[in-house]
Amino acid sequence: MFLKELPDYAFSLAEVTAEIFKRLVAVQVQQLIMQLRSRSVGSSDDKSAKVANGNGDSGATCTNGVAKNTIIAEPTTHILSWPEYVLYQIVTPLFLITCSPNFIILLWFTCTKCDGSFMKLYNDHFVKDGVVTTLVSIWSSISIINPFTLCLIYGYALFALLLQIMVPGPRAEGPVTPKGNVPVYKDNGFSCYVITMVTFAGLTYYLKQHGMSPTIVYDRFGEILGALNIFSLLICLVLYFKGKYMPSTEDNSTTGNPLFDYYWGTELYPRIFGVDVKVFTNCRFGMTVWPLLVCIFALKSYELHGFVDSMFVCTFLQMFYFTKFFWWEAGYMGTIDIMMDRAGFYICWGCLVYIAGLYGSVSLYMVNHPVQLGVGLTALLLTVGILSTIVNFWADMQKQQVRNSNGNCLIWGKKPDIIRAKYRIENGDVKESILLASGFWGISRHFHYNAEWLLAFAWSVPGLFENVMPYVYFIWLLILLSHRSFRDDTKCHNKYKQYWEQYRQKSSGSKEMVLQELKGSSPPNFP
Ligand SMILES: NC(=O)C1=CN([C@@H]2O[C@H](COP(=O)(O)OP(=O)(O)OC[C@H]3O[C@@H](n4cnc5c(N)ncnc54)[C@H](OP(=O)(O)O)[C@@H]3O)[C@@H](O)[C@H]2O)C=CC1
Ligand SMILES: CC(C)=CCC[C@@H](C)[C@H]1CC[C@H]2C3=CC=C4C[C@@H](O)CC[C@]4(C)[C@H]3CC[C@]12C
Repeated sequence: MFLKELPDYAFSLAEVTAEIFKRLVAVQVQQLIMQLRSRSVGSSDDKSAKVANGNGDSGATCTNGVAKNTIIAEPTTHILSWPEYVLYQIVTPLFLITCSPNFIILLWFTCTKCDGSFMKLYNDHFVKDGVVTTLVSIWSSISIINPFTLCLIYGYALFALLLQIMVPGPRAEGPVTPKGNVPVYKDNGFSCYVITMVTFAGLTYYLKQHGMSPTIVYDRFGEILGALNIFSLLICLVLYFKGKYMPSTEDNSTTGNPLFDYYWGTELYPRIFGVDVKVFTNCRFGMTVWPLLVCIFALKSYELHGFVDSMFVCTFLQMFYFTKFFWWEAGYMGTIDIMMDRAGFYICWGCLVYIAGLYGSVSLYMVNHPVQLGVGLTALLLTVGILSTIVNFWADMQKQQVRNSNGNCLIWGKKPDIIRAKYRIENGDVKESILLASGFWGISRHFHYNAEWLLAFAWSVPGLFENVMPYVYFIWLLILLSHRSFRDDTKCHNKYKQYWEQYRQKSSGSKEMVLQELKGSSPPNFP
């Protein structure tokens, strides 16, 4: 089979999975369309033939001081066929909006009430009472709105908001939007993170002195998740109306389908009283609550069992990862979460609730499953985890460095191999982006995802193999990053056209041959 021929070093698992995924989806969608004889409007590649032929003779109509012969990737629109519309704009949003909040509550319930065993959840609850009755009884057993959850959630949100507004930081610019706006940020993520963790340590000390503990969050985590769910669903509703009637920038629109608009959002960069909503939900709330939970669960484990090295590995690696994230936070502003995902249910509810419930679930599980790994295994996992974080960070930084220096830097001690991709945005302006084709980005398109997976595995495997529960985050990451690889490839192809193909060829090398074997054809049209 084709797998035998893969060069064993030059592969990103994400890329291979995404390629398979893309081809299967493309073939199925095309077959469906043909069967149903639905209208299929304008393939984006056809429209872009002017630039996609790669002869260098297109782009003659370019504007804005760009040389006449320069090839410009033109923006294209893809109109969905109705099966695509039903799948992407009705079924998916409906499924995620209704199932995700229940999934998060079930994760917590399984961890804390079913000894971390999905089999137990299935046999003792689903089989006996049915799925719906189980869900109704879990939701009604938790007191969602009470003074504790209100004070905790609003108290923390206010604290995070004040830090976002008051802590100083250098000015940072995000990538130009399709409407030509350049979002401006205050790069204060690392300072806010350090202040939050130091405040948490001080608060823990104070509470302990007075016979209390922040581990009450663990004891009442079900209520907290329930309340977070309700508040976040309401916040998404407010954001839906804000984007529709009072947008902050021109990067807003509605589709006329309220379900999809609620799910996806109506605005790319909403600001409320000058506060960037996505920086708040993604970074100051979601990505900061996660380390707080990791520390609280580690403390709970210490209160119950004393020092446990499995919890130590899990906590240390996650804290190392958060520190890396906040150090690099300005780079996060150039990712698809910020550039493409609007402030709707997917990203905002996701960051407010899903991160706490799912991303925090590994540590939550470890509280009741202490394991003594021994010095050898502890050292091995710490080494693998730390190296993976370094590789992941290094790859992210290579991309940032080459763009910040306009290509005037060294990548692995050599002049970087770069492609200067010219593309036109919706308002007609021509922009240029640098695509790095050497360093980690020359090995494969998402080499850093391999490091992300290895790291997640290193902090999950201390839970050993008694249950699937400690691997739910890892499994989610396999799915998310494979899909993301596919999404990003589609996005970059549509944005950079032949420049992207040039980069794909450079980064693929001999692997193209293998991918051809998958279907014996050239890549399908991108949606
Ligand atoms: N734990 C988790 O849940 C997740 C973690 N992550 C981590 O977050 C980090 C960011 O990942 P992700 O958001 O997926 O984004 P990427 O780091 O993959 O960046 C994608 C963007 O970078 C630009 N780009 C793509 N190829 C090149 C190139 N060769 N040279 C220069 N720029 C390029 C494009 O943007 P442009 O339009 O500007 O050209 C593209 O959209 C990673 O470390 C990843 O592991 C990511 C997702 C989930
Ligand atoms: C089912 C549902 C609604 C899911 C929501 C998913 C989001 C919570 C995640 C989607 C992408 C995730 C992230 C992207 C990149 C990141 C950089 C990394 O260094 C830290 C983690 C993260 C911010 C991560 C966080 C969760 C998502 C936003």
